[in-house]
Amino acid sequence: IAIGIIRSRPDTPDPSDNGEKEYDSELCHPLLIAHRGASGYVPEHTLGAYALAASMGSDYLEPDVVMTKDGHIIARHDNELGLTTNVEDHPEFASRYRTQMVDGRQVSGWFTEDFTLAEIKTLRAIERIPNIRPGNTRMDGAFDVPTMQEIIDLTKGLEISLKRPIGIYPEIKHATHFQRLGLAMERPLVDLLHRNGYTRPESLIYIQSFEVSNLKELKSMTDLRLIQLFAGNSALPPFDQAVQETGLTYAQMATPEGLREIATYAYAVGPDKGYIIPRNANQTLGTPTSFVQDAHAAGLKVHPYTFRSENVYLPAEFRSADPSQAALGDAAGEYRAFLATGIDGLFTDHPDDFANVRVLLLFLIFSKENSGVNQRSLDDDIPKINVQFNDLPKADKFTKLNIMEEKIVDSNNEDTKRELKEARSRIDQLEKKIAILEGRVPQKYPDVKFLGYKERKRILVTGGAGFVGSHLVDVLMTQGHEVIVVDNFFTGRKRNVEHWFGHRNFEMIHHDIVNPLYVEADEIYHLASPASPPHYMQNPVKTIKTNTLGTINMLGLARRVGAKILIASTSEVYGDPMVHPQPESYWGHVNPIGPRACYDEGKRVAETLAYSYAKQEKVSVRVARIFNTYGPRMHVSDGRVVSNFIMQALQNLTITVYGNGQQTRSFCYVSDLVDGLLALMASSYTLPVNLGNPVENTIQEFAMIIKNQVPGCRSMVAKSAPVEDDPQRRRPDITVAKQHLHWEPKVSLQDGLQRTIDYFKEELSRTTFYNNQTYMDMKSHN
Ligand SMILES: O=C(O)[C@H]1O[C@H](OP(=O)(O)OP(=O)(O)OC[C@H]2O[C@@H](n3ccc(=O)[nH]c3=O)[C@H](O)[C@@H]2O)[C@H](O)[C@@H](O)[C@@H]1O
Repeated sequence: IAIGIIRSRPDTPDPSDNGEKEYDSELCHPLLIAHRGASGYVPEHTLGAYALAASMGSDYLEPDVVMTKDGHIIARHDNELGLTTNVEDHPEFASRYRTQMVDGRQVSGWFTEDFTLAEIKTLRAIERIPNIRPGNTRMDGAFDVPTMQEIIDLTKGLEISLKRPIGIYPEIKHATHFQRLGLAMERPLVDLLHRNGYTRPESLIYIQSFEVSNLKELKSMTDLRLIQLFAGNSALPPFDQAVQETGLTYAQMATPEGLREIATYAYAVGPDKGYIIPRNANQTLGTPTSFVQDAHAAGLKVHPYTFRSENVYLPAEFRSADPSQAALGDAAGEYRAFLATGIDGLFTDHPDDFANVRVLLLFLIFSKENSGVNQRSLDDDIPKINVQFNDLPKADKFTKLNIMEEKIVDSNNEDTKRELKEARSRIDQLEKKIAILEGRVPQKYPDVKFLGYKERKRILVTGGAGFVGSHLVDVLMTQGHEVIVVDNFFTGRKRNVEHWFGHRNFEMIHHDIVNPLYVEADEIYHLASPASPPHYMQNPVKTIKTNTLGTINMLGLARRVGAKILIASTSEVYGDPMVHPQPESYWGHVNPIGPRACYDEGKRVAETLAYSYAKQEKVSVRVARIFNTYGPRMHVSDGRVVSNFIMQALQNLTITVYGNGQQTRSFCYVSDLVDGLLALMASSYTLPVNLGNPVENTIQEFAMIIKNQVPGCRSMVAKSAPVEDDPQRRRPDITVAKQHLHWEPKVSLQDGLQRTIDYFKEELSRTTFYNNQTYMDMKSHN
């Protein structure tokens, strides 16, 4: 194992350079490449993640790069923005949601190529894997999406403040995809790097790609070093090769002959770890292959990806006893196994863990050199040092280092003392950072009852991150059930359920139910659909698809797994009603081609589907016709009357009554509705049931009630244009619910409104960023 020492970068090129020198000689070896930054601790591909990675001792910072519509290079793991930004919270971008093929895969979401840089700069980065890294979600919204230029500027600044060289390791993502769009990234990236002074092979830059043709093309554009990546599935062809139908696969590229061919254009290879040490069927590490030797024989450096310290990613023998996927395991054990294969560097999400292992090895070498022990016994000692390292709780590892350091410093020369002092100060910084980061990890979940496996159900909630869904999820979780939330985040938000992230009974799936879903469940609450008129009217086709195709998918799932399913229908199936109050037996009065039809008729079809599946396929269905509901977690820009009026009243803005204000509604507090849904699912009553509060007010009265309940409110109440097809009267007849479910609402309008007003007050006091957005949204409704 070659371990190098940190040295300063030579100011002038070495005149004895014969063209075959070792690059990266000013860095510590094997190289520590911070995968997407210190992404184990901070949302990936943010300046925060890169800065932390550098201060943890990384040699290279790794941004994945994609293109914006207007040709700017930005850092994102994919061109899809929904997974790692809050784009779903931006209603102004809702219409850009689409489905397309990317590298041969169907992907739904928002794509960088549809956004200008200025638009992307209005988004905030969020954690990509919140269930594994719940602590990172506390930093959701703290950083924006950085450009490649900003990353270069940050790196150059960090080189000065940390007084050591730091490299950048960009990966060109979806090369062919962007080339086809006329947004090829190769030339602009090279130009950008050259402009910033990175021009020579020894510049601390590697350009990576999973594709082949673009690397060959890059070879003729630049002297910068290139690295060929290998996909985890070696049977696959690189995407450009698939398009060109050359038949070349990663497996062929990994043979000695394939590697020799790669050496004609690349300096290094970046294989998935499995090419070097494949895993056995039981997920333990298997026998190392000859990949590293073959690559070295071809003259290539080897930098495998991706090392992560959480149990879920580690080989089985290095997982900790804690059964949670997110628990940190024995990362040092895995590093040791790979270092022993002779790799030249590696990509990690947890740079501190690898830096610590590397520093320990360095100390060991110093101490062995001092006592004149040979290399062989050094190798024998490496397992020992890992045991020492891993037996200690994280904080104590540094105490251990200090003791070792003092021992060695006594017996070493001035240079070594200085280097050790530098290492010590880096470790001190690291300790402080870890303490801060550990403080961010939520320590406690809400109390959850323990249920035996016979009583415990596995319950799927579609739309579970939405306003009503998330309250239902809270109750099901506290009752002790296993809950799977499925949401496409069109109107739902991760924030509504983040307090459950990482809980062993909780699972979150980002999925659009318009596409089939294969999970196991005992019960399904099917709530997924936008419910606010401005939201469902914004994309009527999508609303109809969600309520028809989405409902078919969920009924099909219920049939396949034998689950009971509750369909969330609506008072809107009665349209603008001719019967008042509305009993379930009333067939309704709906305009099939009006602006509300996508929702009203969508829900009517959903009910028809439910009873068709019940009749033909014997699916056990429940149908709740939900009347106007309100409460905390409604989005500030939801657009429905309760959130609009309260937000207006809290900000002393004009309260906008649509039409003459004589139309009526009956408002039900969300906890009452959730009780009704649970009672309906548990009952044997299979026909539709109205769930709502029968206390009815005109909208004009309602405006005054809210104005009077917000202390010091100086808002005016003003009438504006009526809404097309607005139902004029609505009040549920809840005789059926009372008789069959023994349910009726308990929370008075005054109490419910007070809790909701308190919630919106809190929302308004959140960050400036949020307030601005709210303010603008509210204005656009006025
Ligand atoms: O809250 C709900 O649960 C229901 O909301 C909507 O139905 P709607 O009653 O039209 O909801 P709102 O947009 O909240 O409107 C209620 C009344 O207030 C009026 N309004 C709304 C917003 C506003 O700023 N000013 C205003 O006067 C509307 O014109 C309407 O007459 C949905 O269509 C239903 O599916 C859903 O069940």
